[in-house]
Amino acid sequence: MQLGVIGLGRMGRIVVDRVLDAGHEVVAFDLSEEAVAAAADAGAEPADSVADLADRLGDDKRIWLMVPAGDAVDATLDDLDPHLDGDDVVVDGGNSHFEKSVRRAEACSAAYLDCGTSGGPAGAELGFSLMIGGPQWAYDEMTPVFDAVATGPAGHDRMGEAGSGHYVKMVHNGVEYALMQAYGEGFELLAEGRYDLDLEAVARTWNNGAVIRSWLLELCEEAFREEGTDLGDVDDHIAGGSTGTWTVQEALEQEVPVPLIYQSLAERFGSRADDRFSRRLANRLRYGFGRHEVARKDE
Ligand SMILES: NC(=O)C1=CN([C@@H]2O[C@H](COP(=O)(O)OP(=O)(O)OC[C@H]3O[C@@H](n4cnc5c(N)ncnc54)[C@H](OP(=O)(O)O)[C@@H]3O)[C@@H](O)[C@H]2O)C=CC1
Ligand SMILES: O=C(CO)[C@H](O)[C@H](O)COP(=O)(O)O
Repeated sequence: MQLGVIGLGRMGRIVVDRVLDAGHEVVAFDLSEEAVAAAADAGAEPADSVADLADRLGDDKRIWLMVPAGDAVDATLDDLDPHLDGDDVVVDGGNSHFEKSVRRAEACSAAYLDCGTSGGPAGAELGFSLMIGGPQWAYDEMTPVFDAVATGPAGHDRMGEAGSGHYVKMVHNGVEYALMQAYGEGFELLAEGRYDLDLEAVARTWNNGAVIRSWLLELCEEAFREEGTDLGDVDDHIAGGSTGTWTVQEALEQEVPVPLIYQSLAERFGSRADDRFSRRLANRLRYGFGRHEVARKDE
């Protein structure tokens, strides 16, 4: 099969390499000329624009977008659409909001697959987990590519109609937030608690047979090994948050309680301010109702 890949960053480049390794052909485009040149070195055919990529693909185009979610997806689709027809297939492998994917699927001249991608840059060797929404025929048509990009045939599946792939990935990310929070709280108690523990040794022991073993726990072990058991100079500021916010918004709309996911999202937002107004007010209110001493900033 011949696949066009647009967006050759951390994730798109892995798509290129795994599809080439599986014996398919790749035509590659990115705004970055260096990224295109590097993909060409790896064996892809370089394109110098979205239109050029479309021309090089001929009929029955198969195209994978791996650009940042949001405006870049719409800009790419605007450039692509004049070159597409109903026999073509476009996959959006990024973290797009599922409702945008539904709208894009309706507007796109090609069959549109929304594909949640999990595994991160480590997927270069292992392959990804792919959660796909959209027409069955397009999913079947793209199966050789999904087999190559995923861990194998068991690493991808069609979740359902348009939007369902990105919906499942959104919830996946909510679970990811809550799991990180749970590991974080457990290790914080161990770090602050009554025994002098080597947290890397704890994580390694848990990773070997414990009920709570997981890839995230392996990454905890790696973090303690590389940064030190006190995490060295790693800051307590957590970036990101959009997919977790969407998960909580959807849970509110569906009236499904997700307190753990919400709490981990709130913890993330809270990490961005070191001078919390709510804590300062609580400090002052204790004086108001109990004449408790107010801690002042210059003390
Ligand atoms: N990193 C991760 O662990 C995961 C990421 N994702 C999702 O995958 C998608 C890609 O992420 P990632 O690879 O990490 O991002 P990167 O920023 O590493 O790569 C994105 C690439 O797309 C290029 N690009 C941006 N706009 C356009 C455009 N209009 N046309 C062509 N190329 C463009 C960028 O070029 P330039 O740098 O020059 O702007 C960059 O090379 C995102 O939606 C992300 O949320 C999903 C799962 C895991
Ligand atoms: O999808 C992912 C992992 O599964 C990406 O790494 C994503 O960026 C994580 O979300 P956030 O940026 O909110 O931490």
